[in-house]
Amino acid sequence: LLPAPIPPITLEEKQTLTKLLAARGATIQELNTIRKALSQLKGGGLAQAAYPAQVVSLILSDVVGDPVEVIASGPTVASDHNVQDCLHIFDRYGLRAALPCSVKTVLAQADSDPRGPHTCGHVLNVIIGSNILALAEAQQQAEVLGYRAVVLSAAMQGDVKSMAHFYGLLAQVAGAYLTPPRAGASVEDEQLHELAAELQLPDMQLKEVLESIAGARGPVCLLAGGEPTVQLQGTGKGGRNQELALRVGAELGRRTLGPVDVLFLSGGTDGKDGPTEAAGAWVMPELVSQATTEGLDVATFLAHNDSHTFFCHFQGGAHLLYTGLTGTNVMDVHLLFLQPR
Ligand SMILES: Nc1ncnc2c1ncn2[C@@H]1O[C@H](COP(=O)(O)OP(=O)(O)OP(=O)(O)O)[C@@H](O)[C@H]1O
Ligand SMILES: O=C(O)[C@H](O)CO
Repeated sequence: LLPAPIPPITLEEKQTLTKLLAARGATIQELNTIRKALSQLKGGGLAQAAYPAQVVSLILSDVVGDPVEVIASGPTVASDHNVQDCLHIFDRYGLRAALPCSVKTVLAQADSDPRGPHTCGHVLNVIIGSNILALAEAQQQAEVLGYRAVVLSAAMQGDVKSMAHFYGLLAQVAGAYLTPPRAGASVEDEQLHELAAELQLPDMQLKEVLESIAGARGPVCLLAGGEPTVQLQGTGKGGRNQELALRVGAELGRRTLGPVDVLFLSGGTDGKDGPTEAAGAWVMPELVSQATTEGLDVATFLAHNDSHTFFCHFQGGAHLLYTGLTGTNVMDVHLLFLQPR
């Protein structure tokens, strides 16, 4: 929404490069390192343009960890990246050879820019909205509805396949904690901790969370938030949240969940998941078997990144979450509901 490519880079060139990086699974940190290097306003450029006026920047964070220099590519935050960082990113995603001459020109100039990075001493950056706030509000609503609600993390990130595997495992382990007698730590417990480490989930106290729900007799809601990455292979229609939900549905169908009803929902807080009108979707363990009776093969839809098409067909679209555009964007919210039978 704030494009100002450094001439001679055109907006189309910048858009093409960004789309190529996103489709190849670049993280938002990598994407915005590139955007900053190619922009007059990002990476502190907007604050520079306002100098010497005092600047107060009110920020809605849609990046894990709320790093102000990455959010919207930090228009009011001095950039701490250099040309080498950009070249490494282009090499990592095989794009160096395809760079337009205009991008090479701008990067070469940046290296020798006598001005150095923008100064932002005249700026106050304030985060006024974040995933943590959204999860806290959702937790409060869940408690009002009678759930034991526990927030796991606002830092869910990594590949969507690994994240779906984590939630499938979490449902199995949490379900076992809800339906005693528990015979101590299980193999799944260890797998869960290994996967949490693999997803680099810094603020998740899994052991404490699981023990806190062990005594629950009623329904439980585990909340988490963040943003998985999807490496697009197919040409289907979908979004991070719908793909995560469909993959979790497949995982739940493969697991022994015991006498517990399970439901998983993933939704984008901006109300729009990928290029679709849905905000996300919700699934239950029976999804794959029910889809099969409708002649829908989940694995095929996933192979084509076609989660939206799947959910449009499955049970007449009843599992799609529509909220309309919310006017904010603090990443995605993941809800795992468990109800002992
Ligand atoms: N067919 C698809 N299946 C799964 N994920 C997809 C598909 N098409 C796009 N995506 C993912 O959707 C994301 C882009 O959608 P969206 O605009 O909702 O993201 P966003 O992070 O909310 O963007 P912004 O924060 O700029 O609004 C990308 O991460 C992309 O990998
Ligand atoms: O706009 C962007 O750069 C992403 O949404 C991260 O803030």
